[in-house]
Amino acid sequence: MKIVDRMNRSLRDLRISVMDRCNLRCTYCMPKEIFGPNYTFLPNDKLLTFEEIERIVSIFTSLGVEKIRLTGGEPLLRKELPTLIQRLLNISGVKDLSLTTNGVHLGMLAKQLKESGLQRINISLDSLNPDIYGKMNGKNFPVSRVLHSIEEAASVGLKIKINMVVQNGINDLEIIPMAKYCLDKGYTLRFIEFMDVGNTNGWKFDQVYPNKKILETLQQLMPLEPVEPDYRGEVAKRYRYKGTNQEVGFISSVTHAFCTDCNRARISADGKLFTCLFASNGFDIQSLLRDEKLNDEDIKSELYNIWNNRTDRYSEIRNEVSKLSNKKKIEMSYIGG
Ligand SMILES: Nc1nc2c(ncn2[C@@H]2O[C@H](COP(=O)(O)OP(=O)(O)OP(=O)(O)O)[C@@H](O)[C@H]2O)c(=O)[nH]1
Ligand SMILES: C[S@@+](CC[C@H](N)C(=O)[O-])C[C@H]1O[C@@H](n2cnc3c(N)ncnc32)[C@H](O)[C@@H]1O
Ligand code: SF4
Ligand code: SF4
Repeated sequence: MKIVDRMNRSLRDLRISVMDRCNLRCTYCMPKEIFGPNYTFLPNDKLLTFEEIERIVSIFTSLGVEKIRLTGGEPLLRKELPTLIQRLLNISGVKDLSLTTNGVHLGMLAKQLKESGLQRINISLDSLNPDIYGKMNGKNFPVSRVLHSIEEAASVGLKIKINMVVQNGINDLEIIPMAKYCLDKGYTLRFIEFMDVGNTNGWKFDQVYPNKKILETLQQLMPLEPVEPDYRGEVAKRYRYKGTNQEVGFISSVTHAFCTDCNRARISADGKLFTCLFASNGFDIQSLLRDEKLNDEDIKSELYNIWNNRTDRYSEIRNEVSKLSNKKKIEMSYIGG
């Protein structure tokens, strides 16, 4: 069954946050001044159980979802994650399952993840330079540990994409070194524009490094040609280095909004459903799951109505809404990006 929202966008992707905690403190996501020792994270009994996640995925696939992404906080902090992956891959209707991670614990988990059936993984890496990495991602772990993890993941056969958030004046000089590194290793690199997600990262437009500029710079390094999207709603605009199979992608949610094709629903670690990354309120699905009077069909019909009434298009109307609204947005670490 396929469903569409009020703007004729079908529901295709489901992003599930399995944990709101993280072992890094990236300044653009969880600034340490806010996410310090006194910050209250979800208690364990509020986290969706594996059974609940499995049930959600199975209901969502009956509404047309094909692609699942596990995220966080840091998803690799969730105990037994490979078991969850194995269970989700057994659900018919799940055509693609991936994971977005900061890579810190990936070195020790890569083999288990691959054995669970995972084929590909997206790793966030903003710089190869230890000082810049420390400045952007905090000093809890050195960048060398993430680089080692990436090697490990590649060696067990996981297909790798690297996500780099670029901030003007902070890591823009890392664009070329990162492009060369990924080209050399055979990883797909995606550039993400710094976004005004959450309430704590002090976002200003002049800190955004426009992807168009990066594309122009890379074209000088090596000619690129556009790649046709695999499906409507792909977030990254993809290019290929001419004469190779090597791709590079651009996620330009600030300078080139892609809401018109947005087919993603998001579930937080405590089971709230959000229909936009910039939403203020979610729908409490966990309560529905924990209500013994409700069966899967009842929950499916709730989800149907939520998606059917959806009108979100924040990135397209950012300038109007961000000035008018004083509502708090959800935090990126809670919803998972
Ligand atoms: N504004 C906005 N940004 C998004 C959306 N979806 C993804 N992004 C951004 O793109 C980043 C990268 O997404 P990933 O977690 O790698 O997932 P993906 O791009 O769907 O991954 P692939 O399936 O590998 O293409 C996210 O962390 C967000 O910063 C969206 O719907 N809206
Ligand atoms: C919230 S993290 C969760 C998964 C995992 N901890 C990680 O970093 O990959 C998911 C993605 O969101 C991106 N992200 C976080 N804050 C962002 C911001 N303000 N602008 C753009 N991307 C952001 C991160 O770079 C990361 O690729
Ligand atoms: S971007 Fe990922 S790694 Fe960085 S603080 Fe946010 S959740 Fe943690
Ligand atoms: S801003 Fe909201 S509606 Fe637009 S693409 Fe992102 S998640 Fe989708």
